[in-house]
Amino acid sequence: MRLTWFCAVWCRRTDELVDGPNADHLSSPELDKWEERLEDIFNGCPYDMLDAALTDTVYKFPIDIKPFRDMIEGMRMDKRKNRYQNFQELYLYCYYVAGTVGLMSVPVMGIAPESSVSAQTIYNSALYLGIGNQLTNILRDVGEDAMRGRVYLPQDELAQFGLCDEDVFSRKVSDGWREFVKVQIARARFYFQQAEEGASQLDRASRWPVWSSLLLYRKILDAIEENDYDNLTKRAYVGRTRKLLMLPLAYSRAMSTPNLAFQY
Ligand SMILES: Nc1ncnc2c1ncn2[C@@H]1O[C@H](COP(=O)(O)OP(=O)(O)OP(=O)(O)O)[C@@H](O)[C@H]1O
Ligand SMILES: CC(C)=CCC/C(C)=C/CC/C(C)=C/CC/C(C)=C/COP(=O)(O)OP(=O)(O)O
Ligand SMILES: [Mn+2]
Repeated sequence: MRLTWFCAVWCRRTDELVDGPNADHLSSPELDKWEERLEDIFNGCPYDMLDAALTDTVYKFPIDIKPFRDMIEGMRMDKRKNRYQNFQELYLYCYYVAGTVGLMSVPVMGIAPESSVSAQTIYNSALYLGIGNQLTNILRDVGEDAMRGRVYLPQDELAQFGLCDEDVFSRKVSDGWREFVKVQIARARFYFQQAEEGASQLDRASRWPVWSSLLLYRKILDAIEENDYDNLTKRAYVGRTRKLLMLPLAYSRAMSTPNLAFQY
């Protein structure tokens, strides 16, 4: 797992370009420079120690540069776009900024030799874990993102529940808001459920951390429900004790002999 850490560090540094203290001053030439630095990493000419660690990982595992490029495209999208007309647009954003993390991780985590499921199916599961995480992250951070004038919720679905941006900014938790959030939570859970199928196809050593992250992050959705769907004034949070209590369950899910050939 240490080796996926170097991918995660690169992702965190990339995320910080848009999320971090200097985000407002970030220009597209800087993102272009970050992409050139990425190419240097893959060409064996890293810029600094952290880049060198990723170069080492890239040379050890069959990692493709495309998910990394796509994450940078996600940062460009996040800079120019702060509204999403429908789920199709939001899905593309989630793919760019989080689905890519899953795709980067699989070659390093490895697929169980005994798995008889196609690699494509496993990569799709990895992508769906990223999508589920990002959809959860968006639902957890609705209030925080609104403070920055950003609404990562499908506008057409808000309208179906009689809602609009003003309801988000006014932080009014109406019955319509609760029904809207229930639909969003159900969809996020759908993607986590898709990810479960692939989590047990990974190398044995990778399954527990992935199952832990899957179960723990999905718990944030339960926390939003426990807050009576008030993610406008409250930040859903999974406490340390609950996270710790999930670890043995994650272990048992990871070690249970998976059905390595999906029943179609
Ligand atoms: N429950 C969780 N399970 C797995 N990963 C998590 C979880 N919560 C956060 N993370 C990961 O940790 C990193 C930081 O997340 P975040 O800023 O939400 O921290 P937090 O601990 O959840 O919340 P807080 O800022 O209130 O401490 C992110 O990469 C996120 O994916
Ligand atoms: C399931 C299979 C086969 C493999 C696992 C594939 C993996 C490891 C997927 C990981 C996906 C992942 C953790 C994506 C990160 C998504 C995410 C929401 C990060 C959020 O980071 P924060 O910094 O908390 O978000 P903010 O930017 O909102 O602060
Ligand atoms: Mn962030």
